[in-house]
Amino acid sequence: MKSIITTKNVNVFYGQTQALKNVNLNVPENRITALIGPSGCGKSTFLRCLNRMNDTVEGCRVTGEILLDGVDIYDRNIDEVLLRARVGMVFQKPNPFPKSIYDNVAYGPRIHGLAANKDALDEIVLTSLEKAGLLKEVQDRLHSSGTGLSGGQQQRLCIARAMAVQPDIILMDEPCSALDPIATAKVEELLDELKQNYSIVIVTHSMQQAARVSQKTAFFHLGEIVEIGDTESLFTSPADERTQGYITGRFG
Ligand SMILES: Nc1ncnc2c1ncn2[C@@H]1O[C@H](COP(=O)(O)OP(=O)(O)OP(=O)(O)O)[C@@H](O)[C@H]1O
Repeated sequence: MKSIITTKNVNVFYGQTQALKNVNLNVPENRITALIGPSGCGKSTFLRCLNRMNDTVEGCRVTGEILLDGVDIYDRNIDEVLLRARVGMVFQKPNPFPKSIYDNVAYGPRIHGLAANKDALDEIVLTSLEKAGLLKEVQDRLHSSGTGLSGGQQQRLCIARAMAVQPDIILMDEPCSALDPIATAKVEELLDELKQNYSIVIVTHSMQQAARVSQKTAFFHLGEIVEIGDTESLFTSPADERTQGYITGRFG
């Protein structure tokens, strides 16, 4: 299976404190990779390495190599804005801009000049909302504020916004933790469809969610990857006793 991202010996430091140690992970293309592990083990830190969001965190230093389609994303010739369009991100708390539903989705295509005219922009906005499973619910109020939607709708709006700039990869940091079970189920259904066209990396505290949605799982503990495997075997027959302890709820 082709890897879209390969990380080699990634270390991350916040000042003097090391948050990640020698993380090696291949992210498979058109699959969902789940990152699990106890609070503070470095999952979000690792996710933020993959689109250089850690560059915006003061005192944070990343070493090692992160290759996107074979190209080192920390190379100084890399344009971070383009990188973040290619590697999109959806956060824990839905964070639509205080703008209309339409403008939320049109924002990225506008700044990246992806649409030649208004019709082309309309097409991108409608297709992205459709792919995010939100179009039917919002098509008669595209010009109302995105912040007026329910939490689950807002999160799907954020997914539509990420997709509008045609990313290859979408990073999701606990995208359902602020959602109720019905909205969560909708996002999970959506993830299953999205993996046909996107490679997704998701941080989740819910082992059930990791088991339901992902094909590959990495278990982090104290800044290291303890175990990586296909999701089913990691959950049914973990090789490391720390993984076993975590998935059976003995710690975490
Ligand atoms: N901006 C920061 N400055 C200093 N230390 C940080 C910063 N962000 C994270 N850390 C530290 O790095 C370590 C890893 O944190 P991180 O948020 O990546 O863990 P996590 O596994 O995502 O946790 P959680 O599941 O609770 O979100 C923790 O010890 C945390 O305190």
